[in-house]
Amino acid sequence: MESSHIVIEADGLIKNYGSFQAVRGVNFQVYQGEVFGLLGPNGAGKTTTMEMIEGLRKPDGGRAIVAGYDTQKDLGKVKEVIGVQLQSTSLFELLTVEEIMRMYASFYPSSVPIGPLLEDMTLVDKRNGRVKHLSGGQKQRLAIGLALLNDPKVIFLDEPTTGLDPTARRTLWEIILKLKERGKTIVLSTHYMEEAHVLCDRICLMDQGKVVALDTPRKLVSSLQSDSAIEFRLQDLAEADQTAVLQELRDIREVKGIDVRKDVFVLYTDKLQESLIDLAQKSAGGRWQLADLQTRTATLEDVFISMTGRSLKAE
Ligand SMILES: Nc1ncnc2c1ncn2[C@@H]1O[C@H](COP(=O)(O)OP(=O)(O)OP(=O)(O)O)[C@@H](O)[C@H]1O
Repeated sequence: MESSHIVIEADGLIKNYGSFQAVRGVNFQVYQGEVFGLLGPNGAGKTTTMEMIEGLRKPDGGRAIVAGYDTQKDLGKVKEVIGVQLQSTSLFELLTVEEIMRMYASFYPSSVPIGPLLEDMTLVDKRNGRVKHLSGGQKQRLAIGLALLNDPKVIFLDEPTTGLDPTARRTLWEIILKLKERGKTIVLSTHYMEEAHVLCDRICLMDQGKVVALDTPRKLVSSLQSDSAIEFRLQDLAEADQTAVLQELRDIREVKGIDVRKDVFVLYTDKLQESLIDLAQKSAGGRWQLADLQTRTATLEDVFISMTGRSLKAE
């Protein structure tokens, strides 16, 4: 990718909260027109990283460049080209959708027409409804609409679908993909791997303030060198027996890796059939009670576990 296509550069970003370092030297580049995902568990440092890029938080080290401007030195210029989705909880509840749009539009020297924006956000029929009567998904769409009023080149969405039901989540996904079609660059944080997989051109996996991997979803998953996972529990397995069982599992044909979380075992394999047959034969001896057996293709969650030893999901 040529440097002229780089819209955001995070260059060694560091943020300390007292003696705690929340962001520990984050580097990445975001290209024009892509949906760039920051994916990581709660507390990984996604929000802090985004806020440093948006100029809302001052880095303790490193710098962020947006559209060629340093967010510390040229914040005014940066603000002209970015749109930031505010948390919907901070919206004025008593205003109507149209009133809040007009109010936010008045903050900018120029803004896009409100009618088409309401259509894009599928909020036309809520135009005269008060914000406090909107559903969670509608509030999120309004928050995104407000971030688009100044026709920004770069849009920041911080966990836009957290807490939404599956239908509302999918409606938001469609809106985000339409924005991408129109050439917007989107930086999105999420802790939903499925969301990252569906929406993002590239994903920056973050954990404990650091970037642990950055690539397209497909390449991240193929970095596991196994395309399938066999997941199961072993019932009534004494902790002392786990080491012996692990040794036996390692001997299963074509198994490339094993993860264990509590009593859940995951075997990674390229040859599902061979591995399954061996697993079934071993369990036929009766010493193990296989439960909840399922097979699936490897996911970003598996990538995260193999890189960090921990799950993306809250424990
Ligand atoms: N103002 C603050 N003061 C002290 N610690 C903070 C502050 N803001 C965030 N932190 C801590 O910094 C770490 C990173 O937080 P951050 O919100 O950036 O993570 P995140 O990946 O966005 O997580 P989440 O998904 O929960 O929002 C967390 O451990 C958090 O508790």
